[in-house]
Amino acid sequence: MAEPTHVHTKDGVRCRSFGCMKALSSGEVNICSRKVRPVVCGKYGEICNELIGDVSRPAKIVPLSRILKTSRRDTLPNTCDSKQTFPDELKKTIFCGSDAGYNGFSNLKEEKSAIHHSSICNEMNVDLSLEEDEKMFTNGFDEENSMLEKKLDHKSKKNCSKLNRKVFTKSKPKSKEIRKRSLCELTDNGKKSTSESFSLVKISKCMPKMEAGKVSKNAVGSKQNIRASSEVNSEKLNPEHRSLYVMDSDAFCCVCGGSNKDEINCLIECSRCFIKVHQACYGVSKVPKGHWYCRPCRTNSRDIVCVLCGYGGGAMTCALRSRTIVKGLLKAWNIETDSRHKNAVSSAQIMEDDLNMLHSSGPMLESSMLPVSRPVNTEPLSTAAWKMDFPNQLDVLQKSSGNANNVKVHNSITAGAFDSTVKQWVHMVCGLWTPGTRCPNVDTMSAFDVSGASHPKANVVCSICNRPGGSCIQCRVVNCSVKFHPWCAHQKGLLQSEVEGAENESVGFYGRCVLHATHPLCESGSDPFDIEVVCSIEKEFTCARTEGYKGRKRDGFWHNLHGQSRGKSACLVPQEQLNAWIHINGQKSSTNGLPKLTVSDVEYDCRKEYARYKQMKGWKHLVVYKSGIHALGLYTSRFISRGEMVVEYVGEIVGLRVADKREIEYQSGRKLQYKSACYFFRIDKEHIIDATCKGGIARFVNHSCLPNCVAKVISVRNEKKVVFFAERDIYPGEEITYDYHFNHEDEGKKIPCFCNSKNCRRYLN
Ligand SMILES: C[S@@+](CC[C@H](N)C(=O)[O-])C[C@H]1O[C@@H](n2cnc3c(N)ncnc32)[C@H](O)[C@@H]1O
Repeated sequence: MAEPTHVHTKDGVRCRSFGCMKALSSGEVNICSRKVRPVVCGKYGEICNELIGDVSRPAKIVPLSRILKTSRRDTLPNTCDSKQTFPDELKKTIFCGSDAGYNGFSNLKEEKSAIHHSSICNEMNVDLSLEEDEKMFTNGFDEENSMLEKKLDHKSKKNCSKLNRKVFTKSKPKSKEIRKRSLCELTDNGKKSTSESFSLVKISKCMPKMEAGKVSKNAVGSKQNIRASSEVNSEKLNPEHRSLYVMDSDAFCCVCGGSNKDEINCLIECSRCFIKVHQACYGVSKVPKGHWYCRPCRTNSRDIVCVLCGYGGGAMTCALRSRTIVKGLLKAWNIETDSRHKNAVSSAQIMEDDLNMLHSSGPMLESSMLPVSRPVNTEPLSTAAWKMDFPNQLDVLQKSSGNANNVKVHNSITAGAFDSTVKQWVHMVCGLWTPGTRCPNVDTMSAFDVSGASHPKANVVCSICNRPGGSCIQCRVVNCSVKFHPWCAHQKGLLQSEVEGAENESVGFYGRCVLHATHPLCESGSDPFDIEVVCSIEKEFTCARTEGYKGRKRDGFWHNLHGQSRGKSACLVPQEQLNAWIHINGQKSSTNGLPKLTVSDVEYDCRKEYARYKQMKGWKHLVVYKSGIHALGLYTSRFISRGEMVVEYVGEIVGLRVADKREIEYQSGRKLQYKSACYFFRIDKEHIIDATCKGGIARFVNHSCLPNCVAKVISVRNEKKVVFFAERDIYPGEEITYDYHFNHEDEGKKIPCFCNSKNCRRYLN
């Protein structure tokens, strides 16, 4: 299992290396010290940075309903002077929301008139959104935001007067709010919270398919009401139109992950890339007759990736003011954007070639069959997966080429680096869940202003995809600073949105890290230690060094009352002693361990154990006590499940030379303890943890040829840590042991082993 190493000091003092351990799994837990919640707060759908005001304030997007309440008080004038009627901050949303006027009349009950007015409302909305999108796409993105805002202002007034005209000429107050598009509805405001995470299965079902959307009127397994509403819908639709609506009860929205459908918030499917979204989640007030296309498909956009995470696929909308964020992302990926000036022509050619290569790598849809060309999210799995791995690809290619001009990856971000007119895109999910983004029009949701999003930092690594760059959010659990891309969390079903506030007036967007999603109980615990980034488990061997025990006198050591441990659960500690430990540690039951982990859990991610250990103060039940093996040993006073992290080996981290020097000092010094035992643990080729003078309790862990623990090295914010995990269940009163894996020595001083296990190798070396 281990590859032993051997260290010699200059003056001949033997330093044996032992304890070579191999990492069991890879992956990472990204835990950072900053306690910033992934919250969104602000007014009328403006998603503000959490740094504004009170950081602990809950996430807040004031939804349309609240704005509409304001409009109830204020929106009956014949004129449409927003400045007079509404606070500046509210006017856009109020007037852009074509239902604003209707909500001034929300008390009457005629269903018929409501439906009638809904269609008026929808017509206007669709006019607005289509017109708005079209204009926006024809404009460059430099002044996109201000242009958009101006347009919105202008249109607001236009629509408002249109609206008012219609409302007043028809004089039919509406019985219910016909709103399809507010963020509020993403979470079914007023009905229930959707704080549950959406499962991976569900989310993956939302991923684009190359098959046409299913129309199954009699879908089995869905809730009755869903089926009923689907049927109502399908009945109203002509066959062609019907294909836009997703009747499949197993279909889920790409944005919220929900499968619920109702008359005013249908689940619709892009006729080209087949993504499915709720109307409310994508800002579609009215589904056009015939085919419906998502924004990238409508605008012929190819190879698009999200400016906030760098990944393609899913439901996307326009990204406004994305220059800085894109720059940050490219920087994190080591792409020199300036190099474009040097060789723009050849770069464009290379990219064109790459594009061709890319498209030829998978079956393309017949262009004649499609009204628009194919975006990234319609690509076959292999290509899409290749793109998902984009940062890595870039990395590799960057390293091999060392020049951005040779980058063999084409997407909207790299293309944007060469050509500022290239449109940039953002996942709806990233736009909603990333703090600091802003949705200028929460009704159409046609764009997100991403200029306020936290800038991608090269040193921040997503704990899920392991990639640097991209805007990450932080686990919502207090004291947990694990970071991840919202998109990656979405794929794993780790995102939540919740209706909040006394009157359900706001929506919070959150995410939980894998650990807290699977162990919600950990939420209550607080971590006194500042857990930082557990980047990855090093796949290198590690070893501790020791001179070995010289005294080897068993006299004076306490011996096992029931015989030496044979690697089983023999208790070496008298019951009274054990009781005392349990009493001191305040444990009611000595078998009160953490919930048992399955083998797959253990293998799945042992890094999360580190975070859990820290959070649960896993060291509290460990006791230093006289050992039957050597001098003092480390014992547990409670049951430890297989796979649990037991203890961390803490000490001073020193270089090889210092370690060698110290070793000589310890050997020639006066302290018998330092002479007879070595407290070095080698982390890698250059570094050693010296726990001789300063160290934690793990320094007392003795060697056994049949150990109950295994040591591993993990990296915490680029700092390597040595941690011991239980290899099997460990019972209260058992000594904690691991295999030192000393180098075997035929000659020289052999160190007898006193572990007494049945398979004892008799010597440590
Ligand atoms: C890190 S210390 C372990 C704690 C030590 N028992 C103490 O009281 O400080 C490592 C030293 O313990 C001794 N040791 C550990 N396991 C042993 C074993 N199975 N047989 C003999 N000596 C052992 C060796 O001398 C080794 O250098």
